[in-house]
Amino acid sequence: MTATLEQRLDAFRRLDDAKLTFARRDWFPGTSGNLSIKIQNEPLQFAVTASGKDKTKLSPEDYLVVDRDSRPVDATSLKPSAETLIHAVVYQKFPQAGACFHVHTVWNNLISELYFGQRAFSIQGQELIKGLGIWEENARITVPIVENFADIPTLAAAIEKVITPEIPGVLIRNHGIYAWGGNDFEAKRHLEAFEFLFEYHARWLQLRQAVVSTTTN
Ligand SMILES: CSCCC(=O)C(=O)COP(=O)(O)O
Ligand SMILES: [Zn+2]
Repeated sequence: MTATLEQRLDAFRRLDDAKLTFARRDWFPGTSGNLSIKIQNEPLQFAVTASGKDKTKLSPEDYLVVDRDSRPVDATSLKPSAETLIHAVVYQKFPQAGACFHVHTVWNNLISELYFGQRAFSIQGQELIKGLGIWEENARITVPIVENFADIPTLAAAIEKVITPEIPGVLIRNHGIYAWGGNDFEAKRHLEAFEFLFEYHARWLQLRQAVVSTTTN
């Protein structure tokens, strides 16, 4: 069975909302980033941003529907995001995932580089961890970080290996983050929580260094 027109239009409308919200935060510099919303599991079909578009704008040619192999379901001149395979990996590994969002920000790039040596970024005791759906006392989270392989099948395979149901996101070194959730509302909440935690941590390191410098000089 293939997605109905109504399902497609609903997914496209939701993608418009997410895209404009993230664009207002400058989360799509230089046409970077890609977004998807799942339409159905069996067979897998999801709406995804077309490749290379200016994601701060809306146009009638922003999205297309693809299958599990990242192939367009309909005849179209649009090219799916170059990173569509990563969305497909997320949906295939986690059939409960309903949306997957990817953005490049300075904060997620800094954290991905700073902690690449450990292949993970950990943080504990931050209220925004609850934004990831983790409510335990003094929770600690660990976000995996993978190398930024230029070959997308290699990158997707590396991501497939490290992602877990506990943490709805993965960092790619000096590239960006993929975050997902049961639907677009949840994926957005997760992405925002991750970005807050990355920015908080990077700023905290800077501030601590500044305080140490002034008290030792
Ligand atoms: C100009 S950013 C390089 C490609 C990238 O990382 C990205 O997120 C956007 O690629 P797409 O094909 O989805 O436009
Ligand atoms: Zn990217």
